[in-house]
Amino acid sequence: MTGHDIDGSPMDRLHPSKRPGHWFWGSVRREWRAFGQIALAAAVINLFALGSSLFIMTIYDRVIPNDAIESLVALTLGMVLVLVFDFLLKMLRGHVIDVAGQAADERIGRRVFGHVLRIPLEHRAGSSGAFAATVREFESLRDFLTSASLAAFVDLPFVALFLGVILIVGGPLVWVPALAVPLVVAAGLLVQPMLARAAREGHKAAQTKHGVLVETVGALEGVKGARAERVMARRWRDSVELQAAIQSKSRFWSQLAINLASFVQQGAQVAIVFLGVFLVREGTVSIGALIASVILCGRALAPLAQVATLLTRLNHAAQSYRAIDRLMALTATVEPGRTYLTRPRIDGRITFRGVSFTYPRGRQPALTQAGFIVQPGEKVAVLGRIGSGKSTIVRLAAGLYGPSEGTVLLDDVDLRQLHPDELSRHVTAVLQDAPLFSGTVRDNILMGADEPSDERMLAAAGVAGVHDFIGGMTDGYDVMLGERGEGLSGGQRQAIALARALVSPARVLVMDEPTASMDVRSETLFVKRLKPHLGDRTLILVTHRMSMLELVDRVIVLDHGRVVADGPKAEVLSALQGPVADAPANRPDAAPTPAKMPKREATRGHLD
Ligand SMILES: Nc1ncnc2c1ncn2[C@@H]1O[C@H](COP(=O)(O)OP(=O)(O)OP(=O)(O)O)[C@@H](O)[C@H]1O
Repeated sequence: MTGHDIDGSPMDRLHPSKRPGHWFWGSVRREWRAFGQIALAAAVINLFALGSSLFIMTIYDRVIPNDAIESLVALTLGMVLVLVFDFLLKMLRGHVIDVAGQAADERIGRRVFGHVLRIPLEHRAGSSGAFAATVREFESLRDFLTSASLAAFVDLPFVALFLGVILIVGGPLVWVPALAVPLVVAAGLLVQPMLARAAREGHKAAQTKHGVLVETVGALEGVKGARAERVMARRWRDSVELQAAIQSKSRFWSQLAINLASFVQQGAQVAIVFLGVFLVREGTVSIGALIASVILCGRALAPLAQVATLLTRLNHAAQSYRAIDRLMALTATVEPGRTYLTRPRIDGRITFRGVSFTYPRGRQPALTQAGFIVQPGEKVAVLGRIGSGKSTIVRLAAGLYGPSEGTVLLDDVDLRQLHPDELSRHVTAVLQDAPLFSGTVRDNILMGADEPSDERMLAAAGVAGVHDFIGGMTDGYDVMLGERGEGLSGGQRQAIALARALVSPARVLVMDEPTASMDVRSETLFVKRLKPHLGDRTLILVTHRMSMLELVDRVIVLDHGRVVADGPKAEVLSALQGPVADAPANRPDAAPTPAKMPKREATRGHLD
């Protein structure tokens, strides 16, 4: 089956995806023609620069002494031609750099973003803001690749050419730039360790700052509600101050190198004039040769003076490169070159076999040796106190995380052997706080649908109760929502998230407290409508609501990540009746949860 990968490129889901090459060097290599053209242009521009200094030398040495006006006109015309070519070439070079930059930008950006979407959740470390800041680093890499200062690298080999020409026309004058070159290079290199450290620290500080910004802006209402403005403002101020201090340190060292280079460059020109006067008096060099040498000395040292700036930017770019490379090195959920199993049809059996799971930053296991089989078409509720591991069951059954120990199977296939796209066609999950996205209600409902149609949307919206509040609106399903579904109530948002899941014809439906934000009436209606819609699909339902148990025939109870009861609904519920007091506070409709359940009450379909 052929589809489109998440980065938009066509791919074959079921056959090994081809290895796309290195995310950065692969893209740079693809632009080798452009980089070759840029280098060629730089070479010719340097040769033109040589021409202008030789022109001046000829004027002083040949034209003025001989009053050769015709030669002057001819030489000037030639020079004008050179200048026009120089101008055109520089414009062309700028254009090529721009086009190559855009292409690399587009390719690298797409690769990085596509990879971010494929990173297993357990590998995502740090705050969302810091993570986003790392992803954005590719922009500074692009800026470096396409910066004019990169052209200064190409100019470096021409330093030798300019020195050679000074040697030919100015003889001993070449000593001045020959001594100045190592001085300028040394100034640039000496500050590098300090600049590298500043780049490292600056990168970390920028991540922290971005983290605070994203966390605050993402939950502005919550920040205000919790009166956390002062705390967030202090965190922001601290991170801004830290970054500013690091930037100022970095600026100091790079300015030092730049000013030193400029000092040596100007000193060299003064020295060459000073020395030149004696050589002219001796008759060793002509005035024209002296002037040409002064110009060439400036030209030879100019790219070197840029080395300090260039190395500073190189440090930042290297830092960005390393950060993204670390990100790209994280194993993606879809591994290139791997063959996935294909199951066009499934029965819908979910098996947890000795599953233990600890979150990457979890202090203790969220699940310990959890085992059960949910048969095709079976409807099962998962109950338990808060933090007992119910949502973790949902996340593992949907393949969002892989178990630390044991296996989760769909029919008889380990979920990890199925391509994530294939898995999501068979298993649909409604997560707790399932988010909506900016766009229309229609976009949100049909977001993941393989074959989107109004008919399917309306059917799902009817069951989820979306139609009850959207059907009467003028814009209806085209009403625009803000980020995270802004513009709707919590219950309405939840209904849309439910409709999104119900659009899918997946055989297995896993739901995590799907009615938590609904009122009793909406919930009752939902249960009534969902029951016939489910048909022979498998259902795993996490709930705290008693009325939702209407949908299921079997109940699994979790406590501290362990399955402590598993059996027919009536049996398990009656066993739980004693400790109802432990159910979430003040909820008359709350489903019972265990206070103490020392042993498994029933063992239907359980695996240990
Ligand atoms: N992203 C996470 N990182 C680290 N630990 C987590 C994470 N999510 C959950 N946990 C921990 O895993 C355990 C099980 O959490 P889980 O969300 O599965 O509980 P739950 O039974 O669904 O709770 P609730 O009824 O409150 O939704 C808890 O101890 C929780 O602290």
